[in-house]
Amino acid sequence: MRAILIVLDSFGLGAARDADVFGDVGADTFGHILEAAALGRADAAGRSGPLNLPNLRSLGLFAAHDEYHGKPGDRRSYTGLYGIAQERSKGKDTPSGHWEMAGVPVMFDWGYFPRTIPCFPKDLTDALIDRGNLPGILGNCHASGTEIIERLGVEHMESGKPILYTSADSVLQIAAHEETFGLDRLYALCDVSRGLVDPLGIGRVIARPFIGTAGQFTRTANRKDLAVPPPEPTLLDQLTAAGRQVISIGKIGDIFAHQGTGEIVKAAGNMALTDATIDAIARAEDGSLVFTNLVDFDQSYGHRRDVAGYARALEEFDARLPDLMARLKDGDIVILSADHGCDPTWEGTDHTREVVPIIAFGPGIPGGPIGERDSFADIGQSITSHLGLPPLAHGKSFLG
Ligand SMILES: O=P(O)(O)O[C@H]1O[C@H](CO)[C@@H](O)[C@H]1O
Ligand SMILES: [Mn+2]
Ligand SMILES: [Mn+2]
Repeated sequence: MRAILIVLDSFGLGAARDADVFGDVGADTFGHILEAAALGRADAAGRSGPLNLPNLRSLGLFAAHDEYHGKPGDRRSYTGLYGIAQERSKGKDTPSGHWEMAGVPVMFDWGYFPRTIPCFPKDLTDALIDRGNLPGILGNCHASGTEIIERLGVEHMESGKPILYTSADSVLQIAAHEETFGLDRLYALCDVSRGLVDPLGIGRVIARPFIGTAGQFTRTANRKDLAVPPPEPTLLDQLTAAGRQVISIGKIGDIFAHQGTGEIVKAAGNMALTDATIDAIARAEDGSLVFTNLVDFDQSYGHRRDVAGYARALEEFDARLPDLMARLKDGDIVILSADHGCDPTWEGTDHTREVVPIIAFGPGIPGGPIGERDSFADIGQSITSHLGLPPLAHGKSFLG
């Protein structure tokens, strides 16, 4: 009996009930991709036409979306448990979403940088320039990470000044060229920054290394997130304390500040991360958790507002589900969910406040609706109940 939790990063199923607070009323990551694809507006190399997700459809993904939007489901029965969850945490960021599903909703306010230029306090940038021995900094504004390296990459290479930027999330991001600035130097600078932004309540410092030359800069897989630790023990801490095996795949280790994250497996790209997940299922011990984050949905398609790329990534993931299912043993449960939305048709490049899918399946788990859940914490609570652990402080299990 094992639990496998896979986060399709940013795969929201529609505006949350409190989306007005975020200016996100009407956002719908899945719905807008579906619509665009049906209209032939999500064609790209490797895909065309309506979204083809046969496995996710059978599990109940489309029904979960339909029911939240007041439409009848498309079939009479589904092979998975399916529903949606609202977020209790105040932010629509990655750590909030993941910590909440691991039983710790984030009820405090993160620090954010204002939408001004400069966006960072002078004390902070002065300290960083001094401690990092830098000739200065570039950026100092809200930006999309790919656009800002396009705009400032050459100046960065010539001047040696790193590019600092932020977003609607509680983040300080630092982009620098792996070869001219150096990866280790970028990581060291992020370590210094982590200490400097702690008093400001900033959730993450993110290293954003890139390579290439003018007009051809690309970010590498050496991204590194330095997150503050969760404010209370999570599902992962509980599993670790109980001597259970935890296998964390992709960004999970970083997102939980390596608290209770067990064995860390890194891989670049959704397909390599899915391979790593399937391998982990093959070897995971009884009573363990395999916890995967598929970051491309968010990083490569959601933030980039690339509808066709997002559609293709969903189809690629769907096609791997039979492989994954073939590795399951009696008593296993797989839960597919997301941490927030990032509607690729929405204005700007930030996340969108959305409900997330909860799709659960496994040999011996009967399909059916689990309705609208009022916290992502129901995921963590269902896992404790499934694995026979004491309940977490938050969440209600959706398992009978
Ligand atoms: O535009 P890029 O650099 O991808 O940044 C995005 O990634 C950050 C972390 O997930 C978010 O805060 C968002 O701004
Ligand atoms: Mn995310
Ligand atoms: Mn993101």
